[in-house]
Amino acid sequence: MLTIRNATLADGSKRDVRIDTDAGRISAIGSSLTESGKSIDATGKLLLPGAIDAHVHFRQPGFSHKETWETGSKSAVAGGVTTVVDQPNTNPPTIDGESFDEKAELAAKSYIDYGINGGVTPDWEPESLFDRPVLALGEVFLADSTGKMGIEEELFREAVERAADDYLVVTVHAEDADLFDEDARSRDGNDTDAWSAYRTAEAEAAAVERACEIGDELGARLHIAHTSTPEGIDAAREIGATCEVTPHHLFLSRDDLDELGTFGRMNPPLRSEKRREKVFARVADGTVDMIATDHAPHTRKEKDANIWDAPSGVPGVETMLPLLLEQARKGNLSYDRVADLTSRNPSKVFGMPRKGRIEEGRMADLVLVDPDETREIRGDNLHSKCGWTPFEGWTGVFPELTMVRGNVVFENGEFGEPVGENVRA
Ligand SMILES: NC(=O)N[C@@H](CC(=O)O)C(=O)O
Ligand SMILES: [Zn+2]
Ligand SMILES: [Zn+2]
Repeated sequence: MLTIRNATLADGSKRDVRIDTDAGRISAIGSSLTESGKSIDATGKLLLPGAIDAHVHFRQPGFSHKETWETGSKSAVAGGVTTVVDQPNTNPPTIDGESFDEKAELAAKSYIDYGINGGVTPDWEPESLFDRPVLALGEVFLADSTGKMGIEEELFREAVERAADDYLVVTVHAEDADLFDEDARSRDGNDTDAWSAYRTAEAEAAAVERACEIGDELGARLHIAHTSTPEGIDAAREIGATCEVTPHHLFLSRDDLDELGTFGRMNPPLRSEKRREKVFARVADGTVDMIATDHAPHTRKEKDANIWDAPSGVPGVETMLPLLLEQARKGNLSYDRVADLTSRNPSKVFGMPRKGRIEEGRMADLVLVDPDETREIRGDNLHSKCGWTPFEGWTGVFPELTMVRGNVVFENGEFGEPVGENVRA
């Protein structure tokens, strides 16, 4: 037994939270619970449900020079993330039973819990893939991104139908390459805004609409990955699909590209400041279901190329919750909204009913922070293998302690044991 005493919860209430460390669960919540076992005095501290990041690329197998399950999950837990969902564009891509098993073996080294998604290419094998403990289908790429897994509409339809048969959510990378601005391709390689000009906002909105129509027609549950425009968000929500926004689309815009250079290239790309503000408003008012990072590390050396040759993607799993807590500290978002966006909603959408909330009986996935203690974000101090961040110099509120099913996996800069488990296995 471990009791966290007098903690402030996301709704502002002050509670004692008792953890049955053997069972890994929250066993009681109350005021002044009687003494029993160890206790932590959390007076003045904020206790949040561990964050669930529904979109990461931990790069193994195939790209362990960018990230590994060990480095990625350490980065996650140091940022208050206790569960991640890994995407299929690894090498081999996670598209059949064999490739799933290969990834599952590597993922067993994770410090935190995880789900493993299955992907779709013309060679995928749904029978063997769905025979494994897959969390969801996706991200299914409607346009090429890192890994060149873009597929045609006909195969997308087949995949959505197959997923619906197994009641699996389908996470979609929604961009329509036919609507990219080919004229922008002639822009100079040093013009860092060119990527945003090329992969247009219209290309996202149109693809979201089309994907949602197909999902609706086939009776599938669609989740739109990394929506970067207000139009994309509205199109998804209108038809009842869920959606996520990344921290970079929430906080960064085309105005930052002068400074970021190719380190600000990702898919979908950064948008205008005007669109960013509208995205922020939809996150703050609850239209957007969740924040997910699309943590997509590449080495500095790989990123240090011209805008047409640099790989797409930025890291983010360690800075998501700290950046959101800083917004809450400043009064731009409530702590309750942050908990919705990072824990409660992803647990609901991706079917993890024992995670995502501080409630009796739920898993003791918990994050303890001092809500007034801020720290400057520096790539050097983060734990991802890539060693950089698009949020260099920003301010964050970082966890003091992160617990996964009652195990202290991170405390004051030190790591515990890698206790990660597949949430579906
Ligand atoms: N978002 C990105 O720009 N890159 C992602 C792939 C993806 O999510 O599309 C990656 O794996 O590098
Ligand atoms: Zn994507
Ligand atoms: Zn992604």
